[in-house]
Amino acid sequence: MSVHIGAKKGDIADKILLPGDPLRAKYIAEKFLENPVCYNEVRGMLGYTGTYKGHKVSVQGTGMGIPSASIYTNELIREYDVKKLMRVGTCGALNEDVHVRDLVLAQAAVTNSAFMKADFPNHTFAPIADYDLLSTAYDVAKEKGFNIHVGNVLSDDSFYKDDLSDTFKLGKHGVLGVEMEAAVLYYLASKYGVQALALMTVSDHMITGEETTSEERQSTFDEMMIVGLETLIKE
Ligand SMILES: O=P(O)(O)O[C@H]1O[C@H](CO)[C@@H](O)[C@H]1O
Ligand SMILES: O=c1cc[nH]c(=O)[nH]1
Repeated sequence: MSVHIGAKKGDIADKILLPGDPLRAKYIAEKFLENPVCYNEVRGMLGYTGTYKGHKVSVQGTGMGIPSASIYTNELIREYDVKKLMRVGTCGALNEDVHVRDLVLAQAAVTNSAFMKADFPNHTFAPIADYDLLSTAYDVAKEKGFNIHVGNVLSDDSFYKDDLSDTFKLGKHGVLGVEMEAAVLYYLASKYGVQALALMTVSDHMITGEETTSEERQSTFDEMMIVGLETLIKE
């Protein structure tokens, strides 16, 4: 057991889906995995392992924001030898061509978080997706006819902001959406030499104001889960 995950070594697959919301982890396990076993309830941050089309796969909630996601990502890689990590999250759209319920693949992630500065105070590290996972996920989504966009995202340290001018300016620089974890997932994957990808469903639109319900964020968005699982099991 690690500090925040109550599983034994071997209880967690080397391929994992990472939703922010632990109840989305439960939804994915119950709807998509065969024989799911809950390996973690510590802090209510649910984690499950089961099989998908014969492959052992896990799904673990990470909580919201970079500090929480970094704890789970660190422990999964360092204590449980997870090798392929795929975030399945939600984001707000920052581009008029990206619509609510569309999929966004984060090719890279801008961040206003200082976490990388702790390791590299004199550099601006560019957190990028694993190319093989990115290309596979894109192909899976296209084959299935899902609406998918690939590009930069913003991993923001704040959900509630008084001033959104920088957020909208980033949108004008091609950033497709805002979420809160992709950058740390990519940074830790590069640090430890494992593969990571962040896939988001657009849950709300920052420009048009269109939204989904909190119930829908917790327990639907099946297109994203299918792309995530199919990508993880392809070698
Ligand atoms: O739906 P999840 O995966 O939690 O992702 C997004 O939703 C949360 C904010 O509501 C943040 O964690 C953000 O990244
Ligand atoms: O971080 C997030 C997630 C979804 N929608 C947003 O506007 N921000």
